[in-house]
Amino acid sequence: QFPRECVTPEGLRSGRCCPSPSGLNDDPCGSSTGRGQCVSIAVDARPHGPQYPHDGRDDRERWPIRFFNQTCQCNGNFSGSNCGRCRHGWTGANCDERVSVVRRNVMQLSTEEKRAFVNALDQAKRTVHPDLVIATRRTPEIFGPDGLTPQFENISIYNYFVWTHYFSVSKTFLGAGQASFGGVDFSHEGPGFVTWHRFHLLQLERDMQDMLQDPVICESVEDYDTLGTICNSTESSPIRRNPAGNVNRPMVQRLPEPKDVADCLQVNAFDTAPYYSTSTDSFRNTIEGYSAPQGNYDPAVRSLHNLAHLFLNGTGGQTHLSPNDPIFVLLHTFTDAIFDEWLKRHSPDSTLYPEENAPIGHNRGYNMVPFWPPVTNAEMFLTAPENLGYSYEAEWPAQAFTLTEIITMAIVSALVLVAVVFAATTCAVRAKSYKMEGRQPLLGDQYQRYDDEKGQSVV
Ligand SMILES: O=C1C=c2cc(C(=O)O)[nH]c2=CC1=O
Repeated sequence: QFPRECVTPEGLRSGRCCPSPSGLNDDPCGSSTGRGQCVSIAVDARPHGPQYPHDGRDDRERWPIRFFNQTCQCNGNFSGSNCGRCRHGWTGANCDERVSVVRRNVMQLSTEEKRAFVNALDQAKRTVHPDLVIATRRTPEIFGPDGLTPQFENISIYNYFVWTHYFSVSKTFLGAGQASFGGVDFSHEGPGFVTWHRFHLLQLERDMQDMLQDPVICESVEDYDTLGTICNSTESSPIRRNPAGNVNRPMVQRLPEPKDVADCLQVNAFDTAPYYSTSTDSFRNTIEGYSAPQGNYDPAVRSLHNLAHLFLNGTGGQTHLSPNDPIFVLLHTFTDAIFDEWLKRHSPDSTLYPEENAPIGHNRGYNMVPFWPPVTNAEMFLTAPENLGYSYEAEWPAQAFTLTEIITMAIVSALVLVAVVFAATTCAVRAKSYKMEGRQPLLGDQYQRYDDEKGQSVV
């Protein structure tokens, strides 16, 4: 979550995290070459929804200023914690060349390509993240028992992917001996579900990829919740899967179907108040899977993304653990592809993403927890090919018409039919009256149309 060079006692005490690009000394944010500058972090102060009543008690509030209040602000297409890299979709020494990647359809990969994909994930599982480290204590204990030793750890690239998900969903610790508060989730049950998971994948994609049949991290959730500790990078048991095997919930013994995807793409509103897992007629709550695929909220329903998680019935079905199962990458890549198709079809203005009163972490201008450097939900609410440099190799069901469109078309067709019948009747009556008056109509039956002569069809 934070660059290794920032988590020194001095860095933490100053609240400043403005490293120099690699290879440069004492050049915070590459300012000498115009890449960026060190600035104070302005966090969005708009109110969050009522689901979280414990303001002041959680390090994730007003992210990331409990840890750092100064960061690099990069110019133009420069990006990264030290402005040493390019924004997504740009490359080159000056970050002024467009780059576009195609996320392949896994069903169309050759055997060698699938093997390469798994190997890349496996490598990510074993490779220490080159830049970022994770906090293993909350801020009151961040300097360790001796008050001098910052409590951060190295972590592998894939385990970082797991850990960020765990950190975003973990409960709020309210004190020893007190029940932790579970009604908080910085990455689910709100509009940020799609934007957060989009960035989560982008980060992994950038950092590299994952594991298979490897040990699980963040498993001791009861300990973290009761002791106020945080999952570290220690691995424990192997991943578990028992697809369709949840005998207690027959409803989750199946996977979502193509029609469910087609239906959810037709839900017009991005999100609806209260911007939560109870929202109805909300595309976000539908793709997340708390509503039926047509958009109507029903507490008994699990569909689309949630249904796929629950179908896995093991590691991949438990929110604090699920990215340990590498199928998470495929599930969420597909979810992101649906989100991107929805963005393409509905062309929403950024203002359709709620600015306030969404659950904590989910407002448009909030920084997504626990990413660094700070990145807002709004920055991910854009079509991927044009703004983020990737597109999907995907085929989508044809756009079916909505009920309103069908009714409109029926009314227009009926009006056209009435007009045609009326015009034909008027002509026939006039022709008859001409004949009766001994005159011939200008274009009577004896005249062939030009098209007819050429043997073409006549309308
Ligand atoms: O890992 C996850 C597991 C989930 C289970 C549900 C549910 O609807 O009960 N939702 C989930 C989201 C996850 O990300």
